[in-house]
Amino acid sequence: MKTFDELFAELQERARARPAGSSTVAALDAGVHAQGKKVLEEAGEVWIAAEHESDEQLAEEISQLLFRVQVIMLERGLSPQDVYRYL
Ligand SMILES: N=c1c2ncn([C@@H]3O[C@H](COP(=O)(O)OP(=O)(O)OP(=O)(O)O)[C@@H](O)[C@H]3O)c2ncn1[C@@H]1O[C@H](COP(=O)(O)O)[C@@H](O)[C@H]1O
Repeated sequence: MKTFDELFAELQERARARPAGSSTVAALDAGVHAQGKKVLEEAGEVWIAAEHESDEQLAEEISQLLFRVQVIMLERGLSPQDVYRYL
């Protein structure tokens, strides 16, 4: 279990250390354009899950969307605080 902030700190560390086999490193290397498409894909899967799938499946899709959003944040150098100021 981890919070949004804890996941972000973990992804920052992956970006710094670049361990082999990291999904974060692969996503960062794919670039903003590719991650933008993943955000749209995961958002669509959240929508479908919200209408047709179980709570557990919906929660998993939302977690994947949050991961992709965090990768975009990392690519652009945004911190969670940059986002929270608009909440
Ligand atoms: N929460 C996630 C997470 N959500 C989604 N994904 C990635 O997204 C993939 C699932 O997306 P898709 O359904 O689109 O599957 P896919 O099309 O097969 O994926 P791709 O081929 O496009 O990568 C997974 O296989 C992961 O690569 C994630 N990868 C990592 N995390 C967490 O991020 C942290 C760092 O992970 P690593 O960088 O892998 O160490 C850890 O806490 C992980 O649990």
